[in-house]
Amino acid sequence: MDTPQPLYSAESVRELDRQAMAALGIPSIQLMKRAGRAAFDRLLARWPDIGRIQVYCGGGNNGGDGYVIAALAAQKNIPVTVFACTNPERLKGDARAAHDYACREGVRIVTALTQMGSADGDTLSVDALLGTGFSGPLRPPVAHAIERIRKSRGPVLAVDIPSGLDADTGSAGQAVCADMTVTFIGRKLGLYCGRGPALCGEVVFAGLGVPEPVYDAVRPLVQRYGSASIKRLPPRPADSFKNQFGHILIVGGDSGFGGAALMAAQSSARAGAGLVSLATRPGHLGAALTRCPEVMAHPVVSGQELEPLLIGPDVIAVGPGLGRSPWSEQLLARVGRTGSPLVVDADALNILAQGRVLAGVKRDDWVLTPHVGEAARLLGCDTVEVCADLRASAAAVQHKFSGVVILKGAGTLIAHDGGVDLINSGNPGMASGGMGDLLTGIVAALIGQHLPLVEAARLAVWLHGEAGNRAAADGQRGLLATDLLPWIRRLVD
Ligand SMILES: NC(=O)C1=CN([C@@H]2O[C@H](COP(=O)(O)OP(=O)(O)OC[C@H]3O[C@@H](n4cnc5c(N)ncnc54)[C@H](O)[C@@H]3O)[C@@H](O)[C@H]2O)[C@H](O)CC1
Ligand SMILES: [K+]
Repeated sequence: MDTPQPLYSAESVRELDRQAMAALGIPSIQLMKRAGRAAFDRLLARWPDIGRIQVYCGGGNNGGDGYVIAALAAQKNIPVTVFACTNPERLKGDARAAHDYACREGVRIVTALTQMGSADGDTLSVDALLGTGFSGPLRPPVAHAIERIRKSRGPVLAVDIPSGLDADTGSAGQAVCADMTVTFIGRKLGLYCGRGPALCGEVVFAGLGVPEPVYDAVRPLVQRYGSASIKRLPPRPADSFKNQFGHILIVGGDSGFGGAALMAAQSSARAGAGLVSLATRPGHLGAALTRCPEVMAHPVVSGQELEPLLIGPDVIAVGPGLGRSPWSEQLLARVGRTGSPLVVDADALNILAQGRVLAGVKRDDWVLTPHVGEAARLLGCDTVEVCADLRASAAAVQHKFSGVVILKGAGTLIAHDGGVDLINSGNPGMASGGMGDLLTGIVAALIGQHLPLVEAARLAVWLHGEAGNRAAADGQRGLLATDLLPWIRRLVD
């Protein structure tokens, strides 16, 4: 993925479908047959010895893809049964044509789930219930079919998108959980954010031969970045000296949370910062010096004591373990008055959300790094609303506070003046305390090494997730934030 991948809304993909058919000069049934063929070929490649296939077909063109898959399986003499959610007599257009094609190939089609037989380990379930036409609460019998697929003991292939997953937002209630999703023509944003990564399994893209110029005509929602498309730091010249690589100040670590600020400082150092200072509660100094003598730790009891420390640094990261005490608010208020680029995280975001400190401030030179809960507080809504449309929520925070916003999650969104980017990185083992502190330190260090804020955010998110993946090579559970530090150093070059 050496260039960013465009991610689309369902409506945009339908527009791509329309433009593709015009460009290719083919009828839609041909595009549907290409889709069915693409999915079937990936099915055979992944499960070459599958014993039986059960296809669950909805009443639209997603179901039509399913009928094509069933016909192709029958041609290969693979035992296949189709559950038709909609009475085939009521099918229209391409879906009806695909159904008739399956009938001609001798496919057994039933209209009651009880006729499907058991779904044991060597039975592949194909989810062709709902695609980009899904909307509103799930209605029976589709809901019942989804439940049955979820209970099957064999592998699951989702056609275009797992049924029940919202293509535009990645939100989902009850939904199919697939081992593989074969998606057509345009990658949908919902596959890569919110519940998408957990529900899709391996996402395989099939372009169906759509000519490249077709994609120029439709605007994507988001650009998805991978390691090859993210700008890296330049090599260091032989005559380098530390001041060239940024002096980072980490402000945080209220009583009981000293480790958070120290981990942010350590990750800044490991991400290549030239100098790292730490302003924290006096009680944390001994541990900081013992743990990381390279970090210049300073005791601060009040905003006044912090003031002189704000002069030298090139970048200030405020928030790790900051807490929400008067001490915390004093420090944030002082940091907010400096002219240095800022990284604002954790409780600094929560204080910002309360509106007493830095009320109404918008800055182009800060990076906010909320998780879903902090984003909800910043927007004055609840997390359900944020998760209902993560992209829109990230953009809303950026619109309210300006700068760059990193909305952390399984698919992390980066909102900036130029739009919204998405990076899939990391693993469930990273759902543990301190991981966010590391990211804050990395972002600060990369800004300190002269990357523009958006590029620093992209590289930091990727680096953080990849370090987590490497550190989790021998298991995800029990992964500790500090396990990532050596990997941050190895990967930052
Ligand atoms: N040329 C093309 O457009 C191609 C499309 N492909 C496939 O087609 C689907 C999109 O098909 P569409 O008919 O627009 O919608 P769906 O089949 O996804 O769904 C409509 C179907 O589902 C029912 N439905 C909708 N919401 C619900 C709900 N909440 N509960 C129950 N049932 C619901 C609705 O009543 C209809 O019956 C796309 O995803 C591709 O798979 C080809 O792959 C490429 C060419
Ligand atoms: K589907």
